[in-house]
Amino acid sequence: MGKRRRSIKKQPESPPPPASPATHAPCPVPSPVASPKIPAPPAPEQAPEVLVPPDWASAAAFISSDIPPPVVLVCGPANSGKSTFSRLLINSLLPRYGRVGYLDTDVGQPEFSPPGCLSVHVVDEAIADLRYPVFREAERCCFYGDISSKRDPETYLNSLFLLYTYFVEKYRYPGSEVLPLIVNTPGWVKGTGFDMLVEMLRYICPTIVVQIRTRMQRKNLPDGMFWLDDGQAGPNVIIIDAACHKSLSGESLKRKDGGGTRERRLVEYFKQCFPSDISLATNKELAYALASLPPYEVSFSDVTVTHLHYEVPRTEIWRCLNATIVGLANSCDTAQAVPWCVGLGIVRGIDVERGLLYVITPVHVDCLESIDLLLQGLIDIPRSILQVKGCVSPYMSTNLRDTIRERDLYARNLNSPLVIQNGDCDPDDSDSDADM
Ligand SMILES: Nc1ncnc2c1ncn2[C@@H]1O[C@H](COP(=O)(O)OP(=O)(O)OP(=O)(O)O)[C@@H](O)[C@H]1O
Repeated sequence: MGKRRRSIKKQPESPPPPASPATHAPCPVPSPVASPKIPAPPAPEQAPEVLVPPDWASAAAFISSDIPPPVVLVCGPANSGKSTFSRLLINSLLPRYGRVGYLDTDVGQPEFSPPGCLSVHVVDEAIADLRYPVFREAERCCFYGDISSKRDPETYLNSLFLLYTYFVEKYRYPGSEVLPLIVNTPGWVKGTGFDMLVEMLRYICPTIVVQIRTRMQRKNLPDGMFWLDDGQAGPNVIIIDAACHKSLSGESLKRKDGGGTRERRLVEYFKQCFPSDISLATNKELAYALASLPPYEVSFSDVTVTHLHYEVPRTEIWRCLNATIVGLANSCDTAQAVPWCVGLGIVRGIDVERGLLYVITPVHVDCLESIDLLLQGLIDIPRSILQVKGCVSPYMSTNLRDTIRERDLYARNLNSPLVIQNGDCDPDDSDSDADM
C-alpha cells in the first residue's frame, strides 16, 4: 500500500530522532563501565538433559501412529513439562507428516513467539534442543498484550479460537493437506484458569488429550474427561507423569524463572533487529545498538492506537506510547474479533511537535507496509536494556517513569478486577511454579 509505504519508512541515513522535550530528558554520553551479561540459559554442558521416561516415549509413539493426523491438546499444572513434551511430540510427528501445526496459547511463556502473543505455527524442522524455546515465524499471531489471560479471559479465548479456526480452515479440510496439530496450554489450571481450559477443550474437540500429572495431587487436573458432560463420548486421554517421577537421581526438575525467561525472550526478540553475525553479548551492547538503530518514522495521522487492557485520556495517547512495546497490526482486520499481529515494536521516541513516532522492530519492511494499528498492552521493555549501568538510556526519562506508573494505574483502576479465589492464580502472573 503506497500510503503506508510513506507512513512507515526507514531512515537509513539519519541519526536517531531527537528526544521530544515533552517526554525525554537529555541523553548524556555514557561512560564505559563493566556491563552485566544478558542473562543466558545455562551453558549446554551445565544444563540438565531432557529425560524421556518410558511413558513419555510410548505416548509420543502412540500419538505419532494415530490416523487420521491427530489434534493433540497437552495440559497439566505449571512447570509439569507440557512444553518439553510438546517439543518431543513435534519431533515424533515430523518424520511421518513432514509438517506439524502448533498452537501456542501460553501468553506468559510462548514457545515460538515473544511474550504476550498467541500464535499458530507450522513447524517443518525438528527441534534441535528440547530444553529451550526458540523463535519461529508464526503463520498467524494475535497480540494479547499481557503475560496472563487473567485480565481479559474473553479476548484471550477469542484470540485462541480465531487461531484455531484459521488452522482448521487451512490445514484440516479433507482433500487438502491435513496436518496434525499440537495445542500446548497454560499451566493455570485452577479457578478461572480451569474454566478457560474447559472452554478450550470444548471448542477444539481434540482427538487426543495428554494430561501431565505431578506428585502434588492437589495441583493436578481432575481425572477423566472433566470437560464433558456425563455420558458424552470423548477423545483418547493419555496420562503421563512429570518427568521427575522417573528421574534416575530422583531429584525435582529445575524450576523455571518465569520473569527472567520472559525478559530473555524479549531481549532475544529485539536482537533480531540485527544481523546474526553481529556480536551483542551484553545488555549494554544491545542497548547501544538499539538506540543507534535507524528507526521507522510513523506519522500520528497514519496510525490508530488501541489500548488492550486499559483506557487512556485522549490527550495522553501519544505520550503514553513513549518507550513501550506495541503490537503491529492492520486496522482492516478489526472486522474479526482480534486483529492479526505481524510482530512487536519498541516506540523509541515521539516528536509531538512534528506528529511523529519512531519505532524499532525486527519485522521485515515488506510486512510493515500495511501496518496502521498499534496495539498497546502491558508488555514492558526489558529492564536489562532499559536501564543499562553507566548510561542513561534514550528511552528513559523522569517523565517516562511517571508515564509507566500512570499507565499501570489506568490498568488497575479501569478494568473491573476478576474475583480471585484461593488457589485461583495464574502461575505466570505470580511467577510461582507448581511443585512436581
Ligand atoms: N523430561 C524432562 N527432562 C528434563 N527437564 C524437564 C523435563 N520436563 C520438564 N523439564 C524441565 O522442567 C521445567 C518446566 O518444564 P516445561 O517448561 O516443559 O513445563 P510447562 O508445564 O510447559 O511449564 P509452564 O506451565 O510454566 O509453561 C523446565 O525447566 C524444563 O526444562
